[in-house]
Amino acid sequence: MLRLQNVESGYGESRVLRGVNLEVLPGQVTCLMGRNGVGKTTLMKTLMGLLRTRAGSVHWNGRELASLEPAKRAKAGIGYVPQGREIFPQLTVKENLLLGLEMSMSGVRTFPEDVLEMFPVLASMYGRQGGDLSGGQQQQLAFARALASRPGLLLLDEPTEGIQPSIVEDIRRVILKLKAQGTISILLVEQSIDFVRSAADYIYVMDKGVMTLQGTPHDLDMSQFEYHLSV
Ligand SMILES: Nc1ncnc2c1ncn2[C@@H]1O[C@H](COP(=O)(O)OP(=O)(O)OP(=O)(O)O)[C@@H](O)[C@H]1O
Repeated sequence: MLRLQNVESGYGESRVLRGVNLEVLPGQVTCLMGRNGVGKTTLMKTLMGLLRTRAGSVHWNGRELASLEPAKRAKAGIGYVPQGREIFPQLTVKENLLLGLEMSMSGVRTFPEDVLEMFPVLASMYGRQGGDLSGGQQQQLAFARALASRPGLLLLDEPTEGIQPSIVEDIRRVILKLKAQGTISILLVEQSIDFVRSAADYIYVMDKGVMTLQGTPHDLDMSQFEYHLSV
């Protein structure tokens, strides 16, 4: 399980996260929502160690991660799909996927079939350059690459942003499949209330660097969301 307690982080002089508390339970999909600029990506980067944890603790399966560098967090089983995909456009789909295995704890060096089966479009474009794929296909590539390392915790930063509806549906299906398998915990930043309601076990809403609302989809009603997410 992941547990953040009173986490603070930011850029230079500016403090963005102001005492964040959050838990991600094993096998669950936990969604993080909030208006633009409230600190969701900052939280993901802090979790991954790309930004320093200035105060507080980040516990993952009983281990304190707050001072670990990003590569060690990946080895500890944390996978990250950043906003904007960040695949390698000059490398083929296959090469991009194999890079995910570099992070693998298992020592496996052939790409796992079950991950490829979740993204049939990638199997059909195996030899193509990453840069030739559509935005939605690149998103699936980044997702598959992260899954290849067999993470225990997957951080997904707005995987459906700017993606065509059919691929949003594909991504939703993969998340629901992973949830049904129950072997991975997911922290998902997502703006669509419908998407979150269909996928989340637990929801946090953030504002100005702190959590302002939290609960199961069952606990929270639409008017609360609208109040906290409206501009
Ligand atoms: N590299 C940076 N240097 C300085 N300030 C930054 C940097 N990146 C983000 N910020 C600031 O930190 C705050 C939080 O940004 P962050 O990207 O975490 O928000 P977000 O909730 O993910 O927003 P969005 O939904 O637009 O992605 C914002 O005020 C933003 O301007």
